[in-house]
Amino acid sequence: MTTMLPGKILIVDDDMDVLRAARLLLKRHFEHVDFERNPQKIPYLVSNFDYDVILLDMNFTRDLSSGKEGFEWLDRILDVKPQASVVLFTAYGDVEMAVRAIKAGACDFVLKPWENEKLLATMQAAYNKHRVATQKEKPVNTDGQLITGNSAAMQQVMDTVQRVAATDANILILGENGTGKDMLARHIHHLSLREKQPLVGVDLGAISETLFESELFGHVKGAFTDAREDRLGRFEEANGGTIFLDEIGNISLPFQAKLLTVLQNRSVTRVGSNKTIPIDVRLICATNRNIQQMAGQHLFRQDLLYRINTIEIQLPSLRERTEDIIPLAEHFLQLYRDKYKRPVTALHEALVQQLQQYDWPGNIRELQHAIERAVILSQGKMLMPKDVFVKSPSREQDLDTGYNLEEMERNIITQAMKKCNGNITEAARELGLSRAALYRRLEKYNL
Ligand SMILES: Nc1ncnc2c1ncn2[C@@H]1O[C@H](COP(=O)(O)OP(=O)(O)OP(=O)(O)O)[C@@H](O)[C@H]1O
Repeated sequence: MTTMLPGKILIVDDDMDVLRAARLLLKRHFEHVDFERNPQKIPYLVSNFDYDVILLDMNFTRDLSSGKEGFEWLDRILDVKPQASVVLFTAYGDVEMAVRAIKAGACDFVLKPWENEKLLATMQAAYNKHRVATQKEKPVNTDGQLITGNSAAMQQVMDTVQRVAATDANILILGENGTGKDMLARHIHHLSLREKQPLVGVDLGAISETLFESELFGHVKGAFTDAREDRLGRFEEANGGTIFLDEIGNISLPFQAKLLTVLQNRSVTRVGSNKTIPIDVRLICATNRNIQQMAGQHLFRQDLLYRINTIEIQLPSLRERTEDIIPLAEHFLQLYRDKYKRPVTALHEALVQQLQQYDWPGNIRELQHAIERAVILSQGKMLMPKDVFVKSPSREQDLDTGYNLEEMERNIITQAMKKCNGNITEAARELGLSRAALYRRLEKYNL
């Protein structure tokens, strides 16, 4: 029986056959194995994903046999992550090069064509070395790590992100509830040149109309009854950094006009004041609504849409990226196993199938909560289908209520509220919605 290590491996090689073969082997022994053909992506990958071991080719196309490129990339990796465990991979290796590689900071060296046992033993040793070296620094809770997976849809999203993150372009992120819009906005901010400046998130769906202006643009003392002192608005708080306006599709037309004025003038005026304050913010917006359609129906201002969607990123639903379900589930398994100190280390094959067949209407949030609950309830080393509660995998059953989507949504929310005895936090978790999103629906359906 093989032991599965909870490690994260990156293989970088420009030969697709090598990548496939090495991944196939390593996937049987490490929980997460990524691969990349283009070495230019190394700095991005290494700074954003916490790899235990990087298996790096020494010769990319530019220079076929000296290993020079491998040494250059090794230096780049160690610049970004001095603790990284790098194993070098080459078809032209010799003892002298191996010694130089280790002197330059590599962990070890493997010759191509490789012997599976040797490659595996080297990778396991490198993994152990890295874990020991980083144990003290590693936080137990690695929440917040963005898992991209290997689906074409998500790769496309990440390619766009990589191209636009460092520009100041306004970005509109579209996607269903729980697809990771908020998380992606944070990721973009961290990759941007404003990273050291504030990132201010505002859930526009959760702000009442009366507080909208004061919350966003601030107010001065005495502007209204409760304004006992001057207050900075969210735009001013974000000055120099990024403002993330979530649920942008939920604001009324008059507030859309106010927001447009601020974006056009690049300045805000606090409520009760007539002094304009210049602001310099990068704008990221998100919505789960069909905003183009809303603009067509005059529910959303076309001129505001042009302002906010310089770059539009559509996040795929989880059912459109089924190949990412298991990497995400494994990530959450590891996260909650560490957090709750459970012995569980792997997903049972039958559970893998169940997770892949389910529709995930609440997307990643629903998957995350399903795995969290299951890890808490699990008893052995394997997470079993019985540990994971998902609603019926069959779509047909859901259609018994008829084809009216709103009616279906109303029924599901009513059931969840009943099941959770009216507890909003619990019901929102069950439904894979944020609390604010559930509140809006309760209001909409008068529940
Ligand atoms: N790529 C990802 N990797 C790991 N975790 C993720 C990823 N995307 C989302 N999550 C997790 O899923 C949950 C939902 O993500 P997030 O809040 O970003 O979604 P959202 O699309 O903004 O949701 P909503 O529309 O309901 O506000 C969060 O707990 C987040 O940590």
